Amino acid sequence: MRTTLPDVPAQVSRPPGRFLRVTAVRRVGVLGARGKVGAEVCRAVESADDLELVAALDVDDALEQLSEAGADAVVDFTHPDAVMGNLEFCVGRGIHAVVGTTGFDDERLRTLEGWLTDAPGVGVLIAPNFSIGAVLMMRFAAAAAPYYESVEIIELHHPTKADAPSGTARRTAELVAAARREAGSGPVPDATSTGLEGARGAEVDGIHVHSVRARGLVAHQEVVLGGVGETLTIRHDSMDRASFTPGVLAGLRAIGDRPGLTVGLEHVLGLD
Ligand SMILES: NC(=O)C1=CN([C@@H]2O[C@H](COP(=O)(O)OP(=O)(O)OC[C@H]3O[C@@H](n4cnc5c(N)ncnc54)[C@H](OP(=O)(O)O)[C@@H]3O)[C@@H](O)[C@H]2O)C=CC1
Ligand SMILES: O=C(O)C1=N[C@H](C(=O)O)C[C@H](O)C1
Repeated sequence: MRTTLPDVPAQVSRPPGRFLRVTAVRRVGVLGARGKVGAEVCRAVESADDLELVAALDVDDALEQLSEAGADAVVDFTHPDAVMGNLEFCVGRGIHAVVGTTGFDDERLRTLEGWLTDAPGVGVLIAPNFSIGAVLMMRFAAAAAPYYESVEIIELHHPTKADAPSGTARRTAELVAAARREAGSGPVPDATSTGLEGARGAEVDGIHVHSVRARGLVAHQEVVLGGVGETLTIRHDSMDRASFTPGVLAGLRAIGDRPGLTVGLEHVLGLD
């Protein structure tokens, strides 16, 4: 399948050497290859004319297979408990990484930046959501945030999801909170003084986030903004995990030219 997202030309061949810059990613390894998203990514890489799937690894497979297969880059859709070990291995061996796995906080990002400092030329892209609609939803929410007194986030996912709230909801809350701070907005109004624990959801940067888990759902999010006499709801739905693959392929095509750490697909799509 060809992506409609911007392609980065693949034109420079790989020089020898551990940390010499690879400007064109061709040989791709997938971690979490038997998972729901990983399997979809394997299919997308195999269908792309300019990419080659050289390793499809899952839990208990040796990461050394990535080096043996000569992977230029990996795609990681595994588990928050596994992703840091995977990245330490890849960065240490000069393998770029495009990461969808969630669970990144400031401490993890700082650790990763430390590893990347010792591996100049290696690029890691972490995106809480690889679907174009979700990236736009986050951007629209941040743009709307200064105009509304209230804002809350409701994320809805399949019941096999390990983390709550979702990485996308966390990131949206951070972006919305930053936009409100910049605009000089005060805290969101909330008179709740009594209630059951959890009834008002989790708080991320002062923004309430509610997590729904139900069979039949894939990945969905609403940002509800409220002002005097009106509300604005921005909603995104991923009905199929194929929605993530064009963004992953765009990340693979860009990562060779983005040494260091990039957080967010918007930077690859030129939406920053
Ligand atoms: N950024 C984005 O756009 C998106 C991000 N995600 C995130 O991606 C991650 C995976 O999601 P999803 O595909 O739904 O989850 P799945 O559980 O379906 O897939 C994860 C796969 O990774 C395997 N795995 C676990 N540990 C390792 C390891 N150390 N090395 C290799 N493989 C491993 C699992 O094996 P086993 O089942 O045996 O443990 C499983 O096959 C989650 O963090 C999710 O939030 C999901 C969708 C989109
Ligand atoms: O686990 C999932 O399914 C998803 N995880 C990501 C997240 O936590 O935001 C992206 C998307 O919501 C699907």
